Amino acid sequence: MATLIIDLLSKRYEKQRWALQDISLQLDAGIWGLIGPNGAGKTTLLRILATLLTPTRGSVTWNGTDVLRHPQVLRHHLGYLPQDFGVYPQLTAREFLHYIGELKGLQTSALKRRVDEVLEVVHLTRDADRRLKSYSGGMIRRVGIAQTLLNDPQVLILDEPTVGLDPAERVQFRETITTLGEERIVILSTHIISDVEAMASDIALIQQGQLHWRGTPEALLDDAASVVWSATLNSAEFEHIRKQCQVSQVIRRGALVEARMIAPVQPHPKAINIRPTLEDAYLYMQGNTIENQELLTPLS
Ligand SMILES: Nc1ncnc2c1ncn2[C@@H]1O[C@H](COP(=O)(O)OP(=O)(O)OP(=O)(O)O)[C@@H](O)[C@H]1O
Repeated sequence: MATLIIDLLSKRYEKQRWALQDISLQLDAGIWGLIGPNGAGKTTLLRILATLLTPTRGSVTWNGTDVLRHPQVLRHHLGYLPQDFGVYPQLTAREFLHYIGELKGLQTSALKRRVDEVLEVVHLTRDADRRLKSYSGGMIRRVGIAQTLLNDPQVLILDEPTVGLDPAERVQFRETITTLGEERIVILSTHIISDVEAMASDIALIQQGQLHWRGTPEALLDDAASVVWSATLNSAEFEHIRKQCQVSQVIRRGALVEARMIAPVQPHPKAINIRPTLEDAYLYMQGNTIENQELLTPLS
């Protein structure tokens, strides 16, 4: 089975602080949700894995080959959807994919069939001959996925792929990615925790350039099992509680507030323990700062 091993990977941009520090991960087939706050280092990690950026230290190994020395070995098996993916609006989807396929050096004889196949995978066959300027944001994202698939990659790197999608497009996108993740390594960087919940088999939480937590979504939920609370409070009680603990959701009901809170102990006598969502668990884990390592699940 294909394996990507990241070992003690670090990146320092010129004269700046470390954007990534000693990240180690072993990735096998499945969907990896890469999560973390703005500026955590996710894009830096993805760009290194996409062989577009050289790390300051550390190594990346693809099936035993040192990727930093031989980037072309991984590039051959790589599909990358950058955060700022753009298209040529005057081209149709089919023309655009042909063009990208030619740039990727795919054989012209096989390319026509391959373009048809990837259009099918992303459900764009019917719209393939429309100009891209008439596509919605979600359709453009699907073209973005299609171009990553032209070379039948074993590693798929997707940076914020669902930004700007409407709910229906998001559902379709999730289905496409879930299918692709069955036999590939898919690395999906996102701020949208519901996407991780819907698709990811594993999670890596990056914070301040470090790997803060990693495990399955179920393990993340387990770690937050007893720290999420709900209470219906009046305004004064709510104002008090919001200074005491992290509030993950607020629903106003007339003069009352239904609050969802994250706290290691009961934050208010009215609060009852409830099951965490992945969003709660993520907020809890994020709240556990790197300086507070004893609270974290040990990294295996
Ligand atoms: N080219 C660069 N030169 C200098 N510093 C950079 C450069 N690119 C990123 N950084 C810094 O490195 C850190 C990590 O940035 P990065 O874009 O990898 O984070 P991110 O987790 O992808 O953030 P976001 O979720 O906002 O996209 C940030 O402090 C950022 O300002």
